[in-house]
Amino acid sequence: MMDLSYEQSRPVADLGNIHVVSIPGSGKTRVIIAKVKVMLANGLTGIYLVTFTNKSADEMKERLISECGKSALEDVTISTFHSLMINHFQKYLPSYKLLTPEDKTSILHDIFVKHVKGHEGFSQFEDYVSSSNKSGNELFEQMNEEYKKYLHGKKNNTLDNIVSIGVQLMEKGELPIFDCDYLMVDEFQDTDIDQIKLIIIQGKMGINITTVGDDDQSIYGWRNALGYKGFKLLEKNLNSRQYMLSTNYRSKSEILTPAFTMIANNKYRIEKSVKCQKGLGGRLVHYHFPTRVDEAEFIVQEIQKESNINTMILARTNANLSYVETELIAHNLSYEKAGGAKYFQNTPCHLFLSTLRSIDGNSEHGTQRMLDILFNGQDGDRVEVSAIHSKSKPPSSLTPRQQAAFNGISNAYTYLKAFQIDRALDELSESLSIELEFLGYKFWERIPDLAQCLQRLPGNLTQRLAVFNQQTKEVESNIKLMTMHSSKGLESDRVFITCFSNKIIPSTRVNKGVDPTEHVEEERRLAFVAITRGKKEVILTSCENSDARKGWFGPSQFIDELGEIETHDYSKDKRKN
Ligand SMILES: Nc1ncnc2c1ncn2[C@@H]1O[C@H](COP(=O)(O)OP(=O)(O)OP(=O)(O)O)[C@@H](O)[C@H]1O
Repeated sequence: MMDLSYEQSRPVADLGNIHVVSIPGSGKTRVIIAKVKVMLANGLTGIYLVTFTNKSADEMKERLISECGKSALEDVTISTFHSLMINHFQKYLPSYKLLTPEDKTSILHDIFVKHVKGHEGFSQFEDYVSSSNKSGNELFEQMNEEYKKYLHGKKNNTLDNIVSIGVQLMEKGELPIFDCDYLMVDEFQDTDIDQIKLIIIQGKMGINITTVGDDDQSIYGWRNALGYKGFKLLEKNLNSRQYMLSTNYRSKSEILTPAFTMIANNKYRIEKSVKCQKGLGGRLVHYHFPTRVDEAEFIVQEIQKESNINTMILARTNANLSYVETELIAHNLSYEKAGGAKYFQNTPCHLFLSTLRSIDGNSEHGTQRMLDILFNGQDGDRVEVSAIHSKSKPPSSLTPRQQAAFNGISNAYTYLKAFQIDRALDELSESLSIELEFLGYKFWERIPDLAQCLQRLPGNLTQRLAVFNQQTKEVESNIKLMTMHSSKGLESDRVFITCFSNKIIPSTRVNKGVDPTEHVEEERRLAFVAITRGKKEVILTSCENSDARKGWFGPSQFIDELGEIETHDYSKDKRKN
């Protein structure tokens, strides 16, 4: 049996309806697994354990198998609300018409083809499907609207809202409640109104309910997670005993104390007492720089000083990580990127690199492909690679803009052959990005960043391109980059949080219909989640200015809310001038 503290052992031993409120790093998973183990040892069966993602369901299964053996899975079903409900429909209402994920993809593809100007066939639709950050983007919003209209028109139900339909049918008595005796819900703060209603119905009909969660870690408001409100709703509707897990086993108190000082600014939260098991000896520090480039350079220098420490680098959005990514690549340091493509992994950057590879390797294929895309190569008036090589005049069939691009590419070729790499990269980058922007490609603006990154690398073109070959492989590394959202549930000895700046966190983008105070509270919880990932060291970096569109940055307002912490202000440092 795993070691459990007294505090952890109480909810484990209580087999009634219970509601566990926890703090970060308090061993929630350990408690859940230990509880299931005790239940199985007492001969109890029919246990459903709900998690929020398939990934966490798999992790839970692994933990359970290692603690209780494979046979445990005969009595314990571990899955998401969504899959539970799909199975339930298949069992009790098999003829109910629901759209499958394949149906949805095909409908979306049709909408995409109809609405995207100058799109590049299925490859860009795949970009749409795989993009993890769709909300707020005009095209995605438009597609969503069209999709909703489609569903409404057809009166179809989709697998997306199966939980909501299931709840409605259960309420009307047209669908039985779940076939289990015990329902356990992990990450309860992430439940939305339908999922909470579902839990309440099961509870009222006699199923034993255990919920575990931390309202301070509710960061999915944009996916309708109710967080604190959900805790209150459950309390009102279900008679359950509440337990607190208030000992943190992860972080040093120099990290934990400021994090809780900051989160105490939230009005809508459950008050908690906090004990720090790891005691003193850690560090939470803030560095303020003139620009984002300085921030990135500092982070990479720190990593180079002590490269064997497990490190997470977090930011509010994937785009905020771009400077650090570029800097890591420029120093040939490999890193993992969780929950999103690497900064240069997109069609425009691939096209740029494959053109360079083709010129470097004296093959025509990559260059010809690029020319076909840029100049719309139909067999008849195709711009051939040989025309670029021989510095001929641009074909008269091209528009003036295309002719300028043709000349730029041709110059780039000449410079490369003369080993003037920097000039070649500038020429090619300009031509390609202008044309790809015109053709409506997403991420065209990353090409100049890629060119700059290549300019900073040492060696000849072959050696520089080899760095990118390495970077696009899936490598294992102790440096992990991800958004603050993706860091939930993880921990690391050292955590950098970059772009901890005003206007970035709290983000200036408030979702439609969200109250501004609630928005700041959610952003504060996000900062809280990110900071509490650190075991020994948390390093926050911010900058004074860099983005002309967004104007002045300065440190995030949350820095002051952390109380007295070590701060280094290099924002007036003139070394960059
Ligand atoms: N009783 C205990 N004694 C020693 N270490 C413990 C104990 N309980 C948990 N831990 C350790 O504390 C760390 C945090 O545990 P865990 O990740 O399960 O916390 P959590 O509550 O899920 O955190 P979070 O909500 O922040 O993701 C882990 O490294 C875990 O092994």
